[in-house]
Amino acid sequence: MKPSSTEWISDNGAKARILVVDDDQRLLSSLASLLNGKGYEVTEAQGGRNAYRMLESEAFDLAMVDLRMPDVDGFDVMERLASQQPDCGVIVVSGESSFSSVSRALRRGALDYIRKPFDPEELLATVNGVLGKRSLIRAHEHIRMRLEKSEELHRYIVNSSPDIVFMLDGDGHFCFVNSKIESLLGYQPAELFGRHFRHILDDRDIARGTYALKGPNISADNPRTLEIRLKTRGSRKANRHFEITAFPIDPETWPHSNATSGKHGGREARYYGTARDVTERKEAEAFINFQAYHDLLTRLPNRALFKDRLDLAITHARRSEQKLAVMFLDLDRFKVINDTLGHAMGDRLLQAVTRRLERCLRKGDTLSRFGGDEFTLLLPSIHSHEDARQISKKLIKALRAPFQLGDHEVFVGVSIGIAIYPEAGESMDHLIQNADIAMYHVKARGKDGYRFYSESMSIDTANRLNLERDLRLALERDELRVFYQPQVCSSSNRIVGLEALVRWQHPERGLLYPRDFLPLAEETKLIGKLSECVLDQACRDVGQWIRDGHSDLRLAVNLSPVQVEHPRFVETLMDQIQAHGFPPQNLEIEITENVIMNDLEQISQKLRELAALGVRIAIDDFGTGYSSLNYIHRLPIHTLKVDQSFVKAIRSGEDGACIVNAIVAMAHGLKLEIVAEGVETDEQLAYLKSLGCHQVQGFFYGPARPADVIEKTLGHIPVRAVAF
Ligand SMILES: Nc1nc2c(ncn2[C@@H]2O[C@@H]3COP(=O)(O)O[C@H]4[C@@H](O)[C@H](n5cnc6c(=O)[nH]c(N)nc65)O[C@@H]4COP(=O)(O)O[C@H]3[C@H]2O)c(=O)[nH]1
Repeated sequence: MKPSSTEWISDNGAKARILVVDDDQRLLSSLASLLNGKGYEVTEAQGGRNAYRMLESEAFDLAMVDLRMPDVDGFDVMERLASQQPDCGVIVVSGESSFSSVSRALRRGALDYIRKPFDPEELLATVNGVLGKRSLIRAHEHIRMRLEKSEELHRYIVNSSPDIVFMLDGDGHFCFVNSKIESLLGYQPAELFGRHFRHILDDRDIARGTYALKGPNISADNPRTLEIRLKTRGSRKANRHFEITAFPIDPETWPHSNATSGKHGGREARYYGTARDVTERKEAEAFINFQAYHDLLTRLPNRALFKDRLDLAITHARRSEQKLAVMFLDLDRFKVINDTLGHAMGDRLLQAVTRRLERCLRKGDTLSRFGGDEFTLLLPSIHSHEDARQISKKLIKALRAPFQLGDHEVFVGVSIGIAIYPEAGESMDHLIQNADIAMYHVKARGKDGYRFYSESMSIDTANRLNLERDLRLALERDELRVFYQPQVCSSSNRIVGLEALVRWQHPERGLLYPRDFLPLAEETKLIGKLSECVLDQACRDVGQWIRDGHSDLRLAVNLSPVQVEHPRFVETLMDQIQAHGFPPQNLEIEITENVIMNDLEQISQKLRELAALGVRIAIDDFGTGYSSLNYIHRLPIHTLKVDQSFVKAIRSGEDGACIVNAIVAMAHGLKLEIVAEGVETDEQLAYLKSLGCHQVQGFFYGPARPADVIEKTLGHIPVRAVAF
């Protein structure tokens, strides 16, 4: 093994191995003894050929070569040395002193030239000098290699760091960036040198990012750490999230700050930092966050996020004295579809419903899935009730078209309750609760529609419990009354029918109207019992009057959706009227269009059965629901009842009047009877007569009255002359 150069230097060449090549044995011996005497390890080679052999087996630090030798000359030996032992220094010791030989020897790599006969002192000084020089060169080479290795090691460490490592000058231009930036963001380090780091900041984070370096108190002990988005290069659109730690470079701890590499290495590095890719963590956090505040099926905000947004919107509305609307949406018929087609189809339906609803909304509105088939909608900053009304109509219309679920075409409707801030509540919970109450009223009136919350709908919980208890007692104590409102033939002024309208003679609160207790009866399922009571009483009263001679007298009764949807509806109704011996042909049941549309197949079947038994069927509030000609001519319907709102419009000459014209014309065309509701004035009556609508009902002929009062009016003509 070769001795290290440090050994040559420290030991002053003591262990250096010297090869002496000469054809003259005497000279060889004298040179060897001279050098041995100075502690060098000398190998003698007599002639060039011997020297070749020595070079095969040993390594030398220095060779002293004669030029002129008979077998192989000194130039060939030097050539062999250059190829086999390039580190070995060469001194020529020769009697040849021509210029050409000397220059040729030096060109072949000889470090010095000693002429024979040599002066021993001079020779030793030359050997020493050459070996020392060789030793220095080797030491230098060794250090250079170590530095290179160290540089390589550090470059490797910096470039294989999982983080981007960078240096910036005082203005924020890159002085250095490791190659990690290429794999993470697609930039070549070289293209960033000299560019401002703003160049790779996401536009949304430029202000925050540039401020970070300028912020106060940033120091090596107090580095600036911030999360920021960096742009990927070129077409790679998705930006990535990084956690950046940066601190100023202290010139005392690193005085070479201006010695950074690259084209712009002249810039003074003032900041050092790392950027760690935290995109995956951020995405995981975003997903967890999304999950916490969204419904994963529809991807809509969930109840928690909705409440949060509503809270903010209320604060804003309060400050700016604006209104806002909260809507509670409940899908009609969803349960039936879910139960019959399965949950997977139910899920698809909810997603499709969501898409349709979303298409009706503006950017600032919040639609949320509140649970099951319930949705809530926040409309911030509305101007009036009209805005909310328009949106509700749009939503209802949007869901009216059938949904295609695989091979199945299904229909859903939606019942919408609306609470307007501030009149329907000033707090988040009140608004949601009141929108829910309003929605219940829609359900109770046959679903698929909208209603605004009003105070009369609300009964606080304690009152509600009291009312429920009272209502149960009322049924037991027989406090329900049936009032009758005449349906009059306007050409003969004869009462042709009586609509039974329920009242509650409350022991403390006096006479209560259906709006005060019917919704509660629907919710608590007391409606069945209540309806039974009303029908019993009405059959008893009107049955008696029929038997007394008013044989054509028609009894019109309202039926709630809950009753009609009951599987044993037809049997229960028929049992009841038969129990009173009431003639079925004198009974007319009133149901709304929405009740029919809720389950067209089932309900039409029931209505056909009733019609076959002689019972008449009237569509109540006609014109406010589907008004679909499609079902009317397929069902056994006898009467259309024109809704009050259209009759009212006759007076004001609004569009409603045209609707009355259309309904009457349609009823005539389909040979249906028609009863106009809510007739209050001569003008309305005259107009309806002119259209050929002769059966009317309303305050013009009197409100609903107790049985004993009505009884006295029966048979009286003209009815109006009778004082109610
Ligand atoms: N402004 C005005 N109003 C008029 C006029 N003529 C009649 N009305 C009122 O309009 C309502 C007509 O009944 P409806 O549309 O079937 O609407 C009824 C009906 O849907 C329901 N209802 C009443 N009794 C019963 C019942 O026994 N069972 C069921 N299921 N529902 C009932 O409650 C609703 C409200 O009943 P009521 O408060 O009695 O209110 C009645 C009646 O008093 C008029 O000229 N002007």
